[in-house]
Amino acid sequence: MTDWTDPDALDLSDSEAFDSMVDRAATREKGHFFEFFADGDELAHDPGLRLTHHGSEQWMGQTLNHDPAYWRADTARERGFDERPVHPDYLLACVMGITVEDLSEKGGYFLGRDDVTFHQPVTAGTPLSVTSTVVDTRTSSSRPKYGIVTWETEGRDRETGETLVSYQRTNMIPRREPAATDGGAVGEQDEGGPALPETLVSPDGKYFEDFRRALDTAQEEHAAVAYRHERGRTMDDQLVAGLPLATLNTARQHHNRDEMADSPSGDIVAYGDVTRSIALAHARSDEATYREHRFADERFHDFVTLGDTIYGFTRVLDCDPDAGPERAGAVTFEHVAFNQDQTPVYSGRRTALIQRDT
Ligand SMILES: CC(C)(COP(=O)(O)OP(=O)(O)OC[C@H]1O[C@@H](n2cnc3c(N)ncnc32)[C@H](O)[C@@H]1OP(=O)(O)O)[C@@H](O)C(=O)NCCC(=O)NCCSC(=O)C[C@H](O)C(=O)O
Repeated sequence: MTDWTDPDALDLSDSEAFDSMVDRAATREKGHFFEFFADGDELAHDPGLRLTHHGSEQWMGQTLNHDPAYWRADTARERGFDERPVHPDYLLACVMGITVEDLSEKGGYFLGRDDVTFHQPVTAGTPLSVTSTVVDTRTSSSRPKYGIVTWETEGRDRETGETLVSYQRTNMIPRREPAATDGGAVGEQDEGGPALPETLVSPDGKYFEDFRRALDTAQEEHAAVAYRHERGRTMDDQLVAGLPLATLNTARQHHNRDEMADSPSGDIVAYGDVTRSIALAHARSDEATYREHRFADERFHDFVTLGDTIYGFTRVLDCDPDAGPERAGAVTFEHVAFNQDQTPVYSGRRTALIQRDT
């Protein structure tokens, strides 16, 4: 009888024998199907990521986020930071990245995120501690193979316990067993939506006053303040596979071409946080950002794959002169990332403090 503990018992040159062993072997699974999650469940994520300047700079460089306050100590101090912080997009991607193994590694789509709040600037060397609570689970009525789960996630400094960033995110998660659905019947359709504005106004500059003047002009002319950004960034391996892995994001969609070959995209797709950060970088390059504050109603409309190019479009929704420190005012934007075919892939509302022209 063969001793199967003998290292030489399996002849790897016999490909038929090896095929048969692999086909019959049970798979040690990673991640969780939809059925695992129940409302109110709490999960602690523990991969042990520590934020670094190297990680932040790699993220910023690749996504075109070139704000000097996150690169240089003198500019950081001029902008009111005690110490040079890590970039908020990197922080957010890291906090979400280390939740993926427990929440979304099984695959499925990252649909959106809401109530993203940056509680304080965060410096390199901060070790993260991240927890999530399941706040909603429901069957997808249009896709029987998936359920829809919403989690509330909080990223803290592991040493001090202080909250750094918090948000709610929603994903489609594969079901172990497909469900009976109502077929995704939809209610009354909105006929056409509001008429588009005849005039689109663009701010003359990058300061708070420029956005405010543009909004005042637009209101007088029944126009909208909306403009596109010139830069584009084509998705390469570094962006699609490299950046998510650097944040310990284990979602197969970003790095396993074999698994993704049979998916609707036919290939690996970009991490939503990378796509978003590129569009935000395009927008930030046309403004004098002071601080990031919060994001709401973020949605991922379509997938982005290798070779796609990400552009940005911005609409200005509101200006609040009283919301910031003396040298900045709050501007609320709607940012849209779109690809080379002008298909929107991401949209979100962002409130940021923008420097005054003084
Ligand atoms: C995901 C899509 C293929 C869906 O397309 P479509 O079916 O046309 O869209 P619907 O609008 O009908 O949505 C389907 C159901 O999902 C619900 N939904 C949609 N958005 C939200 C939201 N923000 N919050 C809650 N629920 C939402 C709808 O109500 C529908 O429900 P039901 O009718 O009951 O079925 C398409 O949107 C798509 O391709 N999107 C892009 C996805 C993507 O590429 N995301 C980023 C990359 S993946 C990633 O980053 C993974 C990440 O690492 C991770 O681990 O999360």
